[in-house]
Amino acid sequence: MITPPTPASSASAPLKLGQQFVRRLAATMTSKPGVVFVLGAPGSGKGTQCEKIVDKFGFVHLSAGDLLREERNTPGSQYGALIEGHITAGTIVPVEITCSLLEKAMLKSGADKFLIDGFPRNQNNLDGWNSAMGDKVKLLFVLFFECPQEVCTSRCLQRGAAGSGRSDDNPESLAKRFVTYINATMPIVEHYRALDLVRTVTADRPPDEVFVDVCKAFSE
Ligand SMILES: Nc1ncnc2c1ncn2[C@@H]1O[C@H](COP(=O)(O)OP(=O)(O)OP(=O)(O)O)[C@@H](O)[C@H]1O
Ligand SMILES: Nc1ccn([C@H]2C[C@H](O)[C@@H](COP(=O)(O)O)O2)c(=O)n1
Ligand SMILES: [Mg+2]
Repeated sequence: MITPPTPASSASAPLKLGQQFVRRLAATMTSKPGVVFVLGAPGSGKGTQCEKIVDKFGFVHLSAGDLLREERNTPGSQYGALIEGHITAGTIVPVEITCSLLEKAMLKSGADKFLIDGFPRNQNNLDGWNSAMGDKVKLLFVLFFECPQEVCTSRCLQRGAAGSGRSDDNPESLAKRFVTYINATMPIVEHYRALDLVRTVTADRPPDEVFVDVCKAFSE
């Protein structure tokens, strides 16, 4: 939204005001959507916290996993079988598919700030995103949920037992998802840490306590 400048008070104000307005207008017209990547182990609470962030900070939440599951369930999708194969094997779908789903969802929402949950998950995700989207958005920071594997596994198994319907909430898929997380996703977190873009939140606590620190991360 374009915000008009506040009224001027000095004698030379008309010119300054005009310049100020043009600059602000130009900035608004050229400003890029802001993106926060949300990373953490399976079951660390990314989706749970994203819902709270949406309510409090007005971001649009896009979960890469949810978008892939939706695409898999779309009748006639040419990628359905491929996506399901990766989901049950705990491996990562090629970035062209995921990035295109994310970009479509971003455009459809018309919003200007996004939580991108569960992405980028490996080097292929990172490279593909940077080349397709790097110039179109501004990465604000990476929100990283730290949580022990046993806690995460138990949460996902409970989620499965409670009827999540997710084909990967079972011990075999979870073990594979963790291998991928440690070998492929953690290097991406480290990449962003080296750029000083990571804000880490301890997630092995009740959701509302986690959210207190999430709020701090958003006000840094
Ligand atoms: N802080 C918490 N304490 C206890 N249970 C939690 C907490 N946060 C989330 N949960 C529960 O753990 C399960 C996994 O949470 P959630 O779906 O938010 O994690 P996720 O990181 O998005 O997982 P995934 O990567 O598998 O999508 C859910 O059943 C959720 O209700
Ligand atoms: N960037 C991504 C995100 C997700 N997937 C696939 C593989 C994951 O195990 C699965 C579930 O994701 P989650 O809902 O746990 O975030 O979806 C992927 O291939 N690439
Ligand atoms: Mg999730």
